Amino acid sequence: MLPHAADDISRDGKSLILAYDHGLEHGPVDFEPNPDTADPERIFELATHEAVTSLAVQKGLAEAYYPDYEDEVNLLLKLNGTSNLWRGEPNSAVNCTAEYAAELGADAVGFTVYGGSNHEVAMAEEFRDAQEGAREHDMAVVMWSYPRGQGLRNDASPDVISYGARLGLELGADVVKVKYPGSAEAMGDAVEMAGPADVVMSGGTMRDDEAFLRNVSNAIDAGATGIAVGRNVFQRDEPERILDALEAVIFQESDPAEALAVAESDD
Ligand SMILES: O=P(O)(O)OC[C@H]1O[C@](O)(COP(=O)(O)O)[C@@H](O)[C@@H]1O
Repeated sequence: MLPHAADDISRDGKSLILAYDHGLEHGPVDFEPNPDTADPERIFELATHEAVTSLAVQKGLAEAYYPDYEDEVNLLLKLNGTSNLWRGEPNSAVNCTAEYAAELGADAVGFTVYGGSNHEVAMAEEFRDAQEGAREHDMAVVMWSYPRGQGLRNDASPDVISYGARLGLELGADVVKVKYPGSAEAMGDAVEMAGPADVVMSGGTMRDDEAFLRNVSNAIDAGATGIAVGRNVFQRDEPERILDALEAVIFQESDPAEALAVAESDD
C-alpha cells in the first residue's frame, strides 16, 4: 500500500466507483430492469456524472469505449472476472494483465479474491502479479474481497466481512471493496481491520432509495471512504437522480432524506 495511491480514483479522499462488469459476471439479466443500460455507451455517459470518481469495466469495454471518454472518466480496469454460467467453486479467470491495463490508460486495476474458496491459493498468487504490475505503472489496486465457497455459509456475516477487509490490507490493496455487513458498527470493525487501506461498500439491489442511502451513510459514518455500486444505480429508472443523492451523502455527508429531497427538486 502506497500513500495516496488511490488519489487518482477519489476526490477529497472519497470515492464512488461505478461498477459495470455485470455483463460478464451476471449476464444480460441485469440489464432487464432498465434495458438502455445494455448499451455500454449509456454507462460511460453516466460515468461522466460529477459524483463518479471511476468506472470499473472489463477489458473489452475499455478497448471499445474508453478512447472517447479518457478525458472525462477515470478508468478502473477489472483484471479478472467469470460468468454466471460457471457452476464450480468460486473462481475468476484473469482476463487482462496490469501492463495491458496501463496501456489502455487505466488509473487503477480491480481484482476479485474469493478468500475461502478452493481456489484461494491460486487467486492470491494471481493477485500478487496484478498488484506488483500495478505498482510498476503507478495504478491503484482495488480488491473485490468476497470471501465465499467451501464451508463458508454466510459470506455477509460481520466477522467474514472484517476478515475480507483485512485480506485486502495484507495482500497490498489500496482500496478494499466489501459487502455491507449490516450495521455501522460492523462496518467500523471492517474499516479498522483494513488499517490504512480504504474500504468501500459494495452494492446489491435495494429498491428503497432511502434505505439504500441510509446504508451508504452508515458506512461513511463508520469510516468507509465510499461505495462501489452497479445495479443500485443503473437498474433504477433515473440513474442520474440516485447519483445526485449519492453525491450529497458521500461527499457532503448529507442526511439521506435531505439528499433525496434535493435530488428530486433538481429534476
Ligand atoms: O458476485 P456477486 O455477489 O454476484 O456480485 C458481483 C457484482 O457485484 C459487484 O461487485 C458490485 O455490483 P452491484 O453494486 O451491482 O452489486 C460488481 O462489480 C460485480 O459484478
